[in-house]
Amino acid sequence: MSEVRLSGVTAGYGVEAVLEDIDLTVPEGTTTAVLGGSGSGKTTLLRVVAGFLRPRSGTIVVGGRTVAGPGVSVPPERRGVGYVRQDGGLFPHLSVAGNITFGLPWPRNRHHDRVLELLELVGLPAAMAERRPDQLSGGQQQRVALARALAPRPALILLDEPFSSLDTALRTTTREATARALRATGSTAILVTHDQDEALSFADEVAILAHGRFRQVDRPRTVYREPVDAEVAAFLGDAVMMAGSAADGRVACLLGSLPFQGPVLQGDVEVMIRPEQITLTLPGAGQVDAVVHSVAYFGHDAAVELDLVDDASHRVRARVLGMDTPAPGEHVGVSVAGPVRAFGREVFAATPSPSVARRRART
Ligand SMILES: Nc1ncnc2c1ncn2[C@@H]1O[C@H](COP(=O)(O)OP(=O)(O)OP(=O)(O)O)[C@@H](O)[C@H]1O
Repeated sequence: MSEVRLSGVTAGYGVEAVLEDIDLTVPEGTTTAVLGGSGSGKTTLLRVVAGFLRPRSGTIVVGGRTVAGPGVSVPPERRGVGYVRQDGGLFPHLSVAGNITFGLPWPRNRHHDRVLELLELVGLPAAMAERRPDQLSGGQQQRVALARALAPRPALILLDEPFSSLDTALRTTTREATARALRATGSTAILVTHDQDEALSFADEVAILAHGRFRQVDRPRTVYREPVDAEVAAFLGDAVMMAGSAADGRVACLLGSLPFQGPVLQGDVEVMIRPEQITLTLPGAGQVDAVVHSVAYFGHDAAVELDLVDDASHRVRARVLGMDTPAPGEHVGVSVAGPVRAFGREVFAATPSPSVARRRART
């Protein structure tokens, strides 16, 4: 049983609390991605769980054992927690095999079979066992770091932005290899990242950390499609926001009368639409008409900025397939696919605008 449970954890440095009274449960054999802007406390969270920083209050239970709590502070090396750092942190003077077995007690550290098993698990050939870290690519180094963390069969693996220093192609393959290795070993893991695609594609659950608290913890699909507020929505990708009026499960806004998800709301609301929900048709065939202002082409898809004909002060962004891009100046019809998300005005007023939230998320 290697569930991880944090209850009422407050932690920080000096007088400042970085994490305030947070709760988080990572079910056994699953991965939770903690997503948050720079300085939001992601690494602090991992340090507290690993035992490098003592929480001021609260309890941390790993695999049924309290490792931090009132009167309890199990040292890092006895927590059964593996840690993979952003830069891998391999020992440069040791071979791959030496790195992998470094933390294993004698005589287990002599077992070459275990090294080969771990190399296979992370998708590296056995021939790499005798190489030194400087003879490996960045992605290979990260795989060795993962193998080293998995070697003692820890109750929990902590992954601190382990893919962020890799280029795009390598990041994808290393991420996939890591996900496979975690699944194959039934590991429980916490991944810290500021990359929304990584969080959504890698983890079983995504926990959004902002202002010292978890704003939402849920399955990737749910946090993306049903964010609790505009700030969380902006963390997870582009969001088109506009005012609307809700009645009987539909919301009237500049893009027509649309079904919405969320709490039962009546009256003034803020509407959130994902750009890929906005589809383009022939003029007159959609809910409203628009003129294409500009197109950013990405190959697989394109971002199209649209000025609405009925309200030129409103520019909205659509994401369309790359093979279907209109030209700037073209007249198009605009429709919205699927239910949109509506937030009560008081929720919206309490959170920054999406552009401010996005800026904060990037800084
Ligand atoms: N050793 C330290 N002493 C004092 N303050 C610290 C220390 N480490 C981190 N902080 C502060 O705690 C806050 C949270 O830092 P943390 O490293 O946990 O954020 P993060 O979300 O991991 O950021 P990033 O994505 O930039 O790595 C920041 O304001 C940071 O300046």
